[in-house]
Amino acid sequence: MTLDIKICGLKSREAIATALEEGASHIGFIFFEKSPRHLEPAEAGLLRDAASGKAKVVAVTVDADNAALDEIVSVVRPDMLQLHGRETPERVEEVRQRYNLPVMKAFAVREAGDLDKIEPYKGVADRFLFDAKAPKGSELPGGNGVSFDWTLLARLDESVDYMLSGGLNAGNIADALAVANPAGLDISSGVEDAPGVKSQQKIREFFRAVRAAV
Ligand SMILES: O=C(O)c1ccccc1N[C@@H]1O[C@H](COP(=O)(O)O)[C@@H](O)[C@H]1O
Repeated sequence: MTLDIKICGLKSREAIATALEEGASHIGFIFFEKSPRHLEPAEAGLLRDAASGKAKVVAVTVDADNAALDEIVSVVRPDMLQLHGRETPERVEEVRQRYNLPVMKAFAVREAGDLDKIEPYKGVADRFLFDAKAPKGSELPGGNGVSFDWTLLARLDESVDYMLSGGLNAGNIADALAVANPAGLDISSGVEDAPGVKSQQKIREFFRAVRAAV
């Protein structure tokens, strides 16, 4: 089984190097000012070259307008855009066409009906990302370290290509993979010592746990 693994919210060369050494298929940069993982496009542009030819670079945005995306795409040269806000199917299509890049659309899941929301995005988004709903009071739509009930994913059609995220860590990934069948995993706070501070040790432990589970 080949499982994509995206380490998200990277901000340092050291953490990127560890993720790549361990075999990350994707690395994610966050462009959302309220996040402790936020980077300016110029900062991410300097970091992204480490991944060239090794992993796909994903730019994570939240309801970003064209001006913001224009800058991110030209400076960071991402391989994929992750839309983690309330983007409509029409907006997803517009973004795909404008930048000629694959788009991963994030959905917040708490109950079965939340998965029905992907219907109008089928054939529009290149990949789906299922994350937990943000806890009350959080200003972040993702990166909250909160899981959802993975058994809900059993109702998905097998053809749905998705990454699983939300509160994943070395301690729970075996359980997650026992009930869900994602094409990829996406993790941020589960490999951190503090919000926005990646732990090289936790990154290694996460990959070790995934390898043991698949
Ligand atoms: O990580 C953030 O700060 C963030 C901010 C805005 C949108 C998305 C964000 N992160 C995404 O959340 C999940 C990972 O969450 P977790 O910390 O592992 O629970 C992942 O999809 C990130 O891209």
